[in-house]
Amino acid sequence: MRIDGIELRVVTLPLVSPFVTSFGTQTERTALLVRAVADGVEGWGECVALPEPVYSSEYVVGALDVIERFLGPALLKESDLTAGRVGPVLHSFVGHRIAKAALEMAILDAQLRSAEQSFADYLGVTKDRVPSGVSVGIQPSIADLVTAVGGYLDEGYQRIKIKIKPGWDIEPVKALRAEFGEIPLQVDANSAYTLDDVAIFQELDDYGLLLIEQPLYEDDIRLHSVLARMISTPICLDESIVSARAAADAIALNAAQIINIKPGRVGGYLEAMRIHELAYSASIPVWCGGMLETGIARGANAALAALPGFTLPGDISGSDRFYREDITEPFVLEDGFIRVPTVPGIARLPIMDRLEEVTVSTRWIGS
Ligand SMILES: CSCC[C@@H](NC(=O)CCC(=O)O)C(=O)O
Ligand SMILES: [Mg+2]
Repeated sequence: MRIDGIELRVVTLPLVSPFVTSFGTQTERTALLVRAVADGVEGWGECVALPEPVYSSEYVVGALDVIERFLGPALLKESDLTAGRVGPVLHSFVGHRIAKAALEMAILDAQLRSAEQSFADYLGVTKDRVPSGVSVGIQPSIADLVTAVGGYLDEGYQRIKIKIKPGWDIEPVKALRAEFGEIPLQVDANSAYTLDDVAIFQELDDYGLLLIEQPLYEDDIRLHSVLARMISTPICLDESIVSARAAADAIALNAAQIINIKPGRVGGYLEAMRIHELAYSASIPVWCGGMLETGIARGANAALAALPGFTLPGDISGSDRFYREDITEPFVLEDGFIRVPTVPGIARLPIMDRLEEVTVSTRWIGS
C-alpha cells in the first residue's frame, strides 16, 4: 500500500475515578490517535503513551513530534508498505516503540479492512471471548479498597489486580484476603521497590498471589532473577519487556516466570505475537496488559488475548472501568468476559461526533 497521509489527533477523556499508581495519579486520559489513509482505505491506531514520561520514557507530545518529524515521513516515502514492513522501515530510528506501534496498528487496520479480514482471523484464534481482569488503583483507605474490589467482583471481573507501593502493600493484600478469601489476586508495583524490600515480598508470599508485577526497575532484569530466587510468588515483568529480545533475556535469566504483554510497549501487535510465540515455546504464561486504551485498541487486545499462551486474565476490562463514555461503541463485560471482535480490521472505529467532542488537536502529514 502507499500511504496518502496520516492524521495525528490528540484526545482527552475524563476518567470515571482517579487512577492512582506508585508513579502518580491520573484523572483523565490524554492519548494520541493515528489515522492512516492508504490506497484510499482508512486505518486507525492508538498510541498508548501517557501524557508524561512516568510509565516509560515516551509521552504524548514526544510521540507526536517523532511521528511528525521522522517516523511518518519515512513511511510516506514507501510505495509498497505493509504492516510487516513498518518495523524494518522505521528500524533506523532508535526506540520510540510506543509511537511505532501506533503507526503499525493503523497500517495493519487499513490492510485488514482492505482484505475484509478480522484481526482474530489474522491471528488464527477461535475463542469468541476472553476472561476479563481489572486493575485497581491505590485507594484513600483500606475500607475504600475493599468497597472498590467488592464492586468489581459484583460486576463479574475474574481477576483483581491492585497497585502497590512502599507503605501500601501488605495491609491491602491482607485486608482483601480477609474480606474475599482466595479470589484470583495479583499486585503491580510499577518498579517502586528495590532488593532492600525483599522482606516485604517474602511476607506477600504468604497470601497466595497469582504474581507480583514489575517489583524492581525496568532495566533490573538481572536483579529480578536474583529476587526470583528469594521469593515464591511468581514475578511478572511489564515495563522491562520492551521487545522479544528483552523477553528472551528475561526468560533465559529466570527474571520473569510470567510476562505481561502490552502491544504498545513492545512496538506493536506483530512484536506482541512474536513474544507470545517465544513465551509459549518456553512454557511461560502470558497475559495482555492495559494502558487505559479507548475502544479503538481495546478489541485488538481482546483478540490478542485469545491466543493459546494467554492463560491468565488480562487487564482488558469493560470500557466503563475508565470511561463514562468511550469514543467507540463500548466494550461491555459479559459474565466476566470481553468479546473478541469478528469484524474486518484491528481497530474499532470511533464515533465521529464523540471523537470531535474529546479532540484537543489534529494535524495531517502527507499529500
Ligand atoms: C496509567 S498506568 C498504565 C500501566 C498499568 N496498567 C494497568 O494497571 C492496567 C490499566 C488498564 O486496565 O488499562 C500497568 O503498569 O500495568
Ligand atoms: Mg504493570
